[in-house]
Amino acid sequence: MELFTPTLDWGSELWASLEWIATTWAIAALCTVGVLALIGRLTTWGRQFWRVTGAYFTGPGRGRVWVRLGALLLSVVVGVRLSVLFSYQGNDMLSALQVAVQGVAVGNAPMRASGERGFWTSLLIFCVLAAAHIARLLLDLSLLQRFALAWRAWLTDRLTGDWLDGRAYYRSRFIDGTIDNPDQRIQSDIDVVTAGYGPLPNLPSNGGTSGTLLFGAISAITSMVSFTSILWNLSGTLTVLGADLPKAMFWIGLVYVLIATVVAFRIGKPIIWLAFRNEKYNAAFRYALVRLRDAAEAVAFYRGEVAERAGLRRLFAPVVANYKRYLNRTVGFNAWNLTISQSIVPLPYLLQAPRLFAAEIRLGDLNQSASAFNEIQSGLSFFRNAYDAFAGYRAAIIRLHALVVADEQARALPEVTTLPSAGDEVRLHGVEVRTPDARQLLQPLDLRLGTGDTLVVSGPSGSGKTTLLRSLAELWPFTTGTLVRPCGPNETMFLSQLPYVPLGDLRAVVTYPGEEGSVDDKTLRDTLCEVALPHLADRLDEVQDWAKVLSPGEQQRVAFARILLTRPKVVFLDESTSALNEDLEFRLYRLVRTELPGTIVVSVSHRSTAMQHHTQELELLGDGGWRLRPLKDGEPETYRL
Ligand SMILES: Nc1ncnc2c1ncn2[C@@H]1O[C@H](COP(=O)(O)OP(=O)(O)OP(=O)(O)O)[C@@H](O)[C@H]1O
Repeated sequence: MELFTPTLDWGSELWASLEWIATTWAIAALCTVGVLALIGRLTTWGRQFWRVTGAYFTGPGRGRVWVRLGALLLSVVVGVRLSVLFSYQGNDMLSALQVAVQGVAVGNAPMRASGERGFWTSLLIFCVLAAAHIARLLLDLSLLQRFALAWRAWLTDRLTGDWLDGRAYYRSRFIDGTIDNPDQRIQSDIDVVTAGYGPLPNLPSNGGTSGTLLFGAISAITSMVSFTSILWNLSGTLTVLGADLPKAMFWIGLVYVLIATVVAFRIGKPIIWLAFRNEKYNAAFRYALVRLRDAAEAVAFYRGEVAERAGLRRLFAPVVANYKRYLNRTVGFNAWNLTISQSIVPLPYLLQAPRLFAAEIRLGDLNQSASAFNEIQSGLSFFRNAYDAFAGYRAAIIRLHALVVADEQARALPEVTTLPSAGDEVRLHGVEVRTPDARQLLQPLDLRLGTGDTLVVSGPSGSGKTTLLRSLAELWPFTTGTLVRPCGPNETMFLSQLPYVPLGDLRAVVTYPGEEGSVDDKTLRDTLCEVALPHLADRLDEVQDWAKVLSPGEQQRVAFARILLTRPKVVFLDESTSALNEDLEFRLYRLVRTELPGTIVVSVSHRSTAMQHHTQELELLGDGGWRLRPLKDGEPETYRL
């Protein structure tokens, strides 16, 4: 009869564990960096990932990023060590109980006492381990979430900046292979990529490192390696049909799980594109809802509900169809994974029980075999279980990368060459404009406007007036020529027909594109009164959806208020008085002339009444032809027909 002896020397285990943690951390760090570098070079998605967010790990502030990553890796390694220690503690507890019960059964007092002592000691060890386990989990959660949040904030800033840079958000509509829903990519895909949880949005409740793809994989591998040696030591020889299979439990388990993983990968492969389409169709449906909300008034006037409903149904149908296929795949995938995980549960007992009955091992060994077996199998199955999370993750990287590429292509599109003018003048040299299908809208045009000059651009609908303004504003890529103009901040303003109304209070609306607070309230109030909006002067603090509250005519008056506040040297106006009556139009043009006498004004207008405010007319005649003439008698005309 043997007395109870613990599996580990618990008295010196702290130092042994610290040493193990330090060594394992160093090895894991080296291997992880190596593997990630290979993925970044050899796989498409790795290269895409690096292009989207590589700068976070190499740019300014990288020291902090790597320290945080190192801390997260440390947490993973400590987690694995704790579960190894738990498995030894569990072994001790059960074996101590076994010895104590055997001591009672055979009336052996020293044996009973050693078992009893072993049992209480193992419970005490459990308390220490449990406290360390809880502390680690909490720290892990907090560290990981803070890391993900900081990364998300950085990447959101980078991608919104990239999207706005060079007017890519506008010009990307002209590239080959346009992309859908950049808003969804920035708002949701960045969350997926930075949190590393797969397709779902990240929440603090998602947990710590163990659920993420990277650290989950590191944890799975480290724990498999650690428990493999335990299982190896506990495995015995199995005799099948007269042949001996040494370390049977280890080998059988390994082969079983490898086969299970290969099959799961085959079943799960389509989940990658099903997840991709799921996001895409949902985003398209959501966008249609947002458009309906934005155009609610126009739709309501038209009584367009039936058409809208049909349109929404048409967009929702692919969501349902794709989801059904996604669901069927997921059920098949889960069916396989669940069957595999359940059918393997009895295996370690089946293999080890005969050895227990033959007194080759103790009850605790049997139990530790099962738990080590379970750890290895769940480590290996991490990769197959995380397959759809990985699919969603990869889909998010693909979408973010497509956004970055689209932004770049949009910036590379041609545009009119813009040069700063020496004096306050505007000159056009050979400016030519075409439609995307190469139809000429404007044959090469040369033009000069000096301080205080005014030009009205007229012509039939569709002749290219707005497109000419788009070209001069460097928005339209199907154009050539040179524009010389004042290029300082806000020295040249372009105003579209309906001015943009930002979210926020009226102060922000009137001050736009200047920063809110850059103009004092008294000036704002006076300007509102000047542009015939005295009823708004006392509502500067009001936060409303002003685009819906202000009438088109009021919005156009706000646009004139912005001109008076910004005081540009040149202003291009596209039908900026189309919603105003002639009296108001007269008053506003007069105001601009008296307050900003030196400003060059170029207006696109259909109205004959607009002529009186301008000194020259550029008439677009269709098919690229144009006529430039002074509006004062006696001056020569220029033609290009
Ligand atoms: N994004 C686009 N893709 C293809 N064709 C376009 C695009 N934008 C404008 N066009 C075409 O270019 C031509 C000129 O359009 P533009 O809006 O400049 O005309 P306009 O003279 O301002 O008309 P209106 O007086 O009705 O406002 C039109 O035939 C229009 O269909």
